[in-house]
Amino acid sequence: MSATETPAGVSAVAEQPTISIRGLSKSYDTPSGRKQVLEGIDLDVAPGSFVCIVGPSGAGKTTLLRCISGLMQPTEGAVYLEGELVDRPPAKLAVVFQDYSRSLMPWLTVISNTALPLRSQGMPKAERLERSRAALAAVGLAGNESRYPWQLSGGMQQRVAIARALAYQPDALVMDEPFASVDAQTRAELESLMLEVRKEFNMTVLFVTHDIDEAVYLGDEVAVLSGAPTRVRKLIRVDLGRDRSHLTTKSLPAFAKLRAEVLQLIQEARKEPQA
Ligand SMILES: Nc1ncnc2c1ncn2[C@@H]1O[C@H](COP(=O)(O)OP(=O)(O)OP(=O)(O)O)[C@@H](O)[C@H]1O
Repeated sequence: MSATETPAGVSAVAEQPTISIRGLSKSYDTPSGRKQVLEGIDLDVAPGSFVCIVGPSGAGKTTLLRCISGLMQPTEGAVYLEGELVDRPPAKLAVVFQDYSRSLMPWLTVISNTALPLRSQGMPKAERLERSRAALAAVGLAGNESRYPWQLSGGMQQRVAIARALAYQPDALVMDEPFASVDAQTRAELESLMLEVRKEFNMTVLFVTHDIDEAVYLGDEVAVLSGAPTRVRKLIRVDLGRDRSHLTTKSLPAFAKLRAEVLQLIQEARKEPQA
């Protein structure tokens, strides 16, 4: 198995990308002047692909995700979802955040939390319950429908957040360090779950993580960010196939090689002079 690379954040894909980021720059006005955080980011996420973003701490990953999900406007450049300009949170994009405890409504049962976005869409009750039950079963939570989030472990709560996104059937799923606050064993389980549901639902996923192993294990491509002002330093193709498992995939020499490459790029980025 060999890893091939593309020099910028743009894949050599003929079809229209699900998410397309073009020349995206973002600066903040601070008391000490204008602070340039992102500079000329180009990145494509092809339909059905899983792209992970890694970068040094404070590189601007959260800022980038806010721009992608329409929660913030870039200073320059644009984001397109299936060819349409993102200038507000798009209905066909779902976001799963790190902090599951704040993303679930404690007064709603698991199934009501899962069905909430469908309810807001005006979907008939029978259909939204059916979709939500199927999504909960896909994340291994069948039988937990009438429990409340506070009765579940952290890992189970994050599964509910994933089920809610699956039930919604978005065109793209954006995940912001979703497994950062669960223990290592649960994290490994959730990573495997993501690979399963991604296959089953043919999801297009953009996944931000601090964890290099996680990025290489999950991604079809890993976009490595530079230090601030942040650009896509390199987009690395991960040719490890779609059937992956923690034991076998992480033992492959190709995995170790990719991991070392990403680590080296991040270490170099940390040493770059900061703006
Ligand atoms: N509203 C804001 N006003 C001014 N500066 C901001 C604002 N939001 C973020 N920043 C600055 O922009 C830079 C990037 O922040 P951001 O949170 O996007 O990075 P990150 O890569 O997600 O960070 P981390 O690795 O800690 O998760 C930081 O230096 C931060 O202080």
